[in-house]
Amino acid sequence: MAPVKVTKICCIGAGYVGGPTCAVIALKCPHIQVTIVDLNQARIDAWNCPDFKLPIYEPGLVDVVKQARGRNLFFSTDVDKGIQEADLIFVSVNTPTKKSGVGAGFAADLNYVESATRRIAAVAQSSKIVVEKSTVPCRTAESMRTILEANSRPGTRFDILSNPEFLAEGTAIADLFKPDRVLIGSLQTSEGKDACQSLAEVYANWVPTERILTVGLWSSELSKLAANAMLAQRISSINALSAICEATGANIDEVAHAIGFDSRIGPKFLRASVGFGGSCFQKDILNLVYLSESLHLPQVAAYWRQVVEMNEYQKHRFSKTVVDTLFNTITGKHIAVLGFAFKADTGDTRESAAITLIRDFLTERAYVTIYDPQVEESQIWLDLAEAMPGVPLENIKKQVTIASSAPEACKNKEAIVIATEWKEFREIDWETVYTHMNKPAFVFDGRLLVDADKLRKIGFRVTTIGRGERT
Ligand SMILES: NC(=O)c1ccc[n+]([C@@H]2O[C@H](COP(=O)([O-])OP(=O)(O)OC[C@H]3O[C@@H](n4cnc5c(N)ncnc54)[C@H](O)[C@@H]3O)[C@@H](O)[C@H]2O)c1
Ligand SMILES: O=c1ccn([C@@H]2O[C@H](COP(=O)(O)OP(=O)(O)O[C@H]3O[C@H](CO)[C@@H](O)[C@H](O)[C@H]3O)[C@@H](O)[C@H]2O)c(=O)[nH]1
Repeated sequence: MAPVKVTKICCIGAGYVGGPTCAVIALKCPHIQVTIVDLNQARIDAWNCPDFKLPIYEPGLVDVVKQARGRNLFFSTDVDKGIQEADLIFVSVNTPTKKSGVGAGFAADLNYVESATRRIAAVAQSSKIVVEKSTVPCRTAESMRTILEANSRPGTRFDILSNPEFLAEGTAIADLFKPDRVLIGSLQTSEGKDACQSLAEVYANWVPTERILTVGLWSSELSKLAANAMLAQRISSINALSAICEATGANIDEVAHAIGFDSRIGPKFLRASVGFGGSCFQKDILNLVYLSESLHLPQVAAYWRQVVEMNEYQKHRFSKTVVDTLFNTITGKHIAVLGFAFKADTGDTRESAAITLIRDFLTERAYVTIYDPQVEESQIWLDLAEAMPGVPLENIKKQVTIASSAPEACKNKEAIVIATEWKEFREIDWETVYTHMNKPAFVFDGRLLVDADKLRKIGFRVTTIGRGERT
């Protein structure tokens, strides 16, 4: 049998991964029809929105959708039709951390992957290549295969591939246009290798072949968890060092610069911060911890768990610095928090460090004003309500205000906390902001974003993560 030439792709899940990934495939492969399906009608309506108010904010995404939508890119809630028409199906559904049952708090909730797989098994009338795009525990493809094979019709077959996604939010389109690598895992049978080649040919329309890596299924699944664990570990390492810098007078920027010059370490991903956030790092490390424990490897589990614990420590350490610096109490004080998204250039707030900081401030009975250029007001209320279970939203709203610009957020406040590294915060007119603040006026830079010396000259008292000096 020769590899199938893919002409119709269906992607199940129109989220942060399915949407941008398959929109780029449609753009780069005009000869392939790409249909992205989702059960969430509101999300699909937003993807189909005539004025391109898409459900996610991602630089460059609107341009891609503008070029391909209606040509060979379609968004629909008709999941069954999408499955039936396609010869290759991406499963790109969410895999959050389990909230209850066995493995709660650690293991991935595979309910959505299983439902999507069962739907494929129930409605497919011809052979399909099924691609695991979601991040999943090692050997999930085996469960998918068991479900699919138990339900296949005579004369049809399912081949399962693992093709984890490595895009980062905020740079998704650039990452998809020029990926460091595309990883495809398959069974090492001739059918598995053929399926792998079919998918590799799709990517080869724009990705150089030497960047398309083909490996075994389990290696592919584990490589995704491993990549995220090692990236997050770098951040926890630099954040752990930032605590030493603050205690000794060393400067974390200088330390990162110095160690990053070692070509074995490299300069990227060494930016100390108020803690990593996002939907992936914590979830995927906890997943690895769970996997290690299930495999009776407690020392390995403890090693990776510490990366998450260090991140929690960093967030609370920063909140405590704010309280300590504001004369050991923030009760009744007014604090502006600039940034709510988990990083710049995204409207995504999942696991954002800002949420932890604000919860800490509210628990200390401070008043908080939040400004973020991309996060919807309704999302902020949802996140705060979820972060403070048992506290009615009306009570949270008595302590929290949402502002429509950074200068407005900072007016008449005692302190400014920079929680997300939005470029516009660097360009704030700090002189004017200073004149409208209560004195002494404090800035806490959790993102190494502002020029602390310049702000001090204006009159601010500045505390920067990973720097010993304060005034
Ligand atoms: N967000 C990222 O930057 C990123 C990057 C790489 C990998 N990942 C992984 O990709 C996967 C998806 O992440 P995401 O951020 O896109 O999630 P998301 O929550 O934004 O999107 C998932 C979508 O799947 C839909 N869905 C769930 N079950 C369905 C079903 N049975 N049929 C049809 N639609 C269904 C949901 O309605 C939702 O819109 C996760 O496993 C995640 O770990 C995410
Ligand atoms: O030097 C750094 C780099 C990042 N961060 C923080 O780390 C978090 C994650 O950032 P980033 O990795 O850029 O964004 P994600 O969209 O979460 O992307 C990660 O998670 C995705 C989902 O699995 C993977 O596909 C990507 O490769 C991986 O980078 C954010 O809060 C950043 O602010 C730092 O604090 N310091």
